[in-house]
Amino acid sequence: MTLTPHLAQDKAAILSEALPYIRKFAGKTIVIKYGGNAMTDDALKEGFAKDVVLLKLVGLNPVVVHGGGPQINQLLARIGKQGEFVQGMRVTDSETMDVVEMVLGGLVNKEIVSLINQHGGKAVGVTGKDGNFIRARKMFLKADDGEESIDIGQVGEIESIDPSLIALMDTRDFIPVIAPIGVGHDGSAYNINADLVAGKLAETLGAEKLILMTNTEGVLDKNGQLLTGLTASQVDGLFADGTIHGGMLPKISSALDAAKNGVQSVHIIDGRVKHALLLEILTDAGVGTMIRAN
Ligand SMILES: Nc1ncnc2c1ncn2[C@@H]1O[C@H](COP(=O)(O)OP(=O)(O)O)[C@@H](O)[C@H]1O
Ligand SMILES: CC(=O)N[C@@H](CCC(=O)OP(=O)(O)O)C(=O)O
Repeated sequence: MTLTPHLAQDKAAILSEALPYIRKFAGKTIVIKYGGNAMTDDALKEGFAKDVVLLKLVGLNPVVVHGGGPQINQLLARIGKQGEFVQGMRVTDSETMDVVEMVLGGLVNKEIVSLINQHGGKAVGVTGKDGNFIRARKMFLKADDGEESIDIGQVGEIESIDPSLIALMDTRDFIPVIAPIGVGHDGSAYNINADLVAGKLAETLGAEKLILMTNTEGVLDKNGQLLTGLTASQVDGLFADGTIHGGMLPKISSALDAAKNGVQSVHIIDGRVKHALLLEILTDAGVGTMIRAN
């Protein structure tokens, strides 16, 4: 393709815009949550894999945590089961847990690993069972009265994350690709919301950035307008009046916790935009919603 001198200069300007960001983030850990809803299109998946490889090559340490909610629903439908959610969490009986492990630990994880590797990266896929690195215990949800607890089966909350497995991969330039499955002290598997794993992992690794990629422009207000920045007190209001609901609930909770616990910048961005990751990390263009502790 031949570019006009004007277009060529525009491209060069964009490349050069990346320089201060590359210097700022060199050697820093960036946790990227790749939501199942942002994985629908083959071209987008390929763009994501290329972006991760590029970030690694210019000296950042990307750590990928993926979801796969819609992909789990598809496999459940094939065995005649319908996915059921309470407060954004999947009700997980033992048959559903088998499907969750197959889809998250198997199909989705290995697809991302192989896409990254096809583009020159060295991705390694793990679940929290590997090296027992994500310890979990059974989660109970609070009912509206704040008193009663709701049992949603084999859903886990994170007890602890051991950062040494990820650190070890980093010493040899491997890119970790993590499925959100935790392990109990008795060896049982727990289904954990991927946003919660990404947030806690970003805190544990002392990440510079947490980026949650989803299928909306970011957090939207009641009129569907993008909120480019949100603080903890604004979030409380949006929870209370129902503007934030469903899958956005764990996402925002996790984003806020990470911001409060030392992660420098936390963003919810639109994974349907090609190269959204590069735009967010390496250019001046602000995309999505930035979450601040105060
Ligand atoms: N205020 C809000 N702004 C944007 N999205 C919202 C909001 N409240 C609820 N949502 C829902 O949250 C969804 C994103 O969460 P989720 O479906 O769990 O995605 P992912 O698979 O990326 O984690 C959006 O598609 C939207 O339906
Ligand atoms: C407990 C719980 O809800 N677990 C999620 C794990 C996958 C996930 O979080 O996927 P997305 O990021 O694509 O939504 C689930 O079973 O769907």
